[in-house]
Formats: sequence, structure tokens, C-alpha cells
Amino acid sequence: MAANGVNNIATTTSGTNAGGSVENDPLVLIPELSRLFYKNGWVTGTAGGISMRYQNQIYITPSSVQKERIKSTDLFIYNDNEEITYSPPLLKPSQCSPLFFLSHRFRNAGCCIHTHSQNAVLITLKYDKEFIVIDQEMIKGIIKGYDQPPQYYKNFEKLVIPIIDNHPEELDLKQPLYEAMEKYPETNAILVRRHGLFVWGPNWAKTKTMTECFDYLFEISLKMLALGIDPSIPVSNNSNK
Ligand SMILES: CSCCC(=O)C(=O)COP(=O)(O)O
Ligand SMILES: [Zn+2]
Repeated sequence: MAANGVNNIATTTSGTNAGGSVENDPLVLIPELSRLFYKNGWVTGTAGGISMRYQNQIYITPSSVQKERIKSTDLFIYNDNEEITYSPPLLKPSQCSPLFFLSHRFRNAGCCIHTHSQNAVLITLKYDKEFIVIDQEMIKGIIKGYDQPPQYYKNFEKLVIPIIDNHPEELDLKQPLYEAMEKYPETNAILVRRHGLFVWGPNWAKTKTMTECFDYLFEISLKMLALGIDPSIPVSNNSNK
């Protein structure tokens, strides 16, 4: 234990160092996924972040850094009481940390991903309180609620994603995000207007898959709207089959 009460990373991490599997080790995965998300255009300009809960520890990306260059030693680590157990020197934890903690505490999330995808931001300009899409194959990649084992939407079911308004500080998003989680128990994602998307799920792989499916659904819906087709109208009522 260091003088500041925060452990050295070697004594804190439980992934590859303590019998965990390399495939699920947040110290490996978060830098890898951050690079991928940067290439997707989801976390440019130091935006976005990732949180993972693994073996009773929560790993969170640092704030205001080039997200594609994050190293394992740059990650903040917390215990399940949200007390910090490893703090990288000279870095600050993500401003989204209180929002990530909400997903772990109230949705039992194993992972939470925050993107600034332009598709996500654009879709928040087209809708007021909810984005709704139906009759798309990629809806089947989205988990409904947070039961175990996970229940997936059917392609013909209506997928509703709440939209909350942005605030100058991430901490001010905590209450509206919590209220949206309460109001929409089936959702595993919340859009923040003119800002981005939060997605959570039982583990990193399912959360990554859902983030990709959401982004696809936002993009195709924007294209449908440009063609004059409403993505929320079922095929049965839609002249554009
Ligand atoms: C230009 S990014 C503005 C802050 C933000 O919305 C974000 O997602 C990044 O916050 P962090 O503190 O994790 O860098
Ligand atoms: Zn953000």
C-alpha cells in the first residue's frame, strides 16, 4: 500500500495476474477497445470512455487523454464500494465515472461504453424524448432488460431508446440518467442530446456488440429518414417494404 492509501497496480489488479483470463482482462481489453472505437470515430478528440467491472473491481478510463493511446497503467481501479484502489499518477478519472458507476450499481453492468458517434448525436436531433425503431434485423443484437440469461429483442419488436438533454458537466447528467434508467427498465442504452450514447451490458463483448448494433440502427434510421421512410413505422403499415 502506498503512502496515499492507494495500492500499487501490481497488488490491485486481479486479471491476468490472479488467475483471470486474458480475454476478459480489462487491463488488456480497455486499451484495445479504445483504439478500435477511435478508428470507428466514436472517441475522437479525447471524447468517450469505457468502464468494466471484473472480479469485484471496476476499471475506468482516464479523463481528457487521447483515448487511442491509453495504456493499462493509465486505468483507474475501484472496489465495489466505488473506493479508488489504484490511481495512475498525473491523470484524472473520467468525468463520466459517476455515470459508469450508475450502470454497474443499478443495472449490474459488467461494462459500460460511452461514445460520441456522429450517428448517435444526429439521431438525437431528429427525436424529442425517445428514438424508436422497428422491423430491422440488427434489433436482434440488443438485450432487453438485465435478466440473466440475457433476453434479446425480436426484429419485429419496437426498440425504444430514451433521450436526455445534455448538461455542461457530466456530473449533472447523473440524475437524468438515473431517472431514465428507472423509467425505461428494458433499455440498455441512453442517448444524450448533442453529446453521445451510453450503452451497458452484462460483459464487455455483449456491450460492444450492442454498441455496434445501436450505431448501425442510428445510421440506417438517418438514411431512412432522408429517404422519407419513418423507422418507427412497422412493415405492415409501411408502403416502403
Ligand atoms: C471533448 S470530450 C468532453 C467530455 C466528454 O463528453 C467525454 O465523454 C470525455 O470525458 P472524459 O472525462 O472521460 O475524458
Ligand atoms: Zn461524452
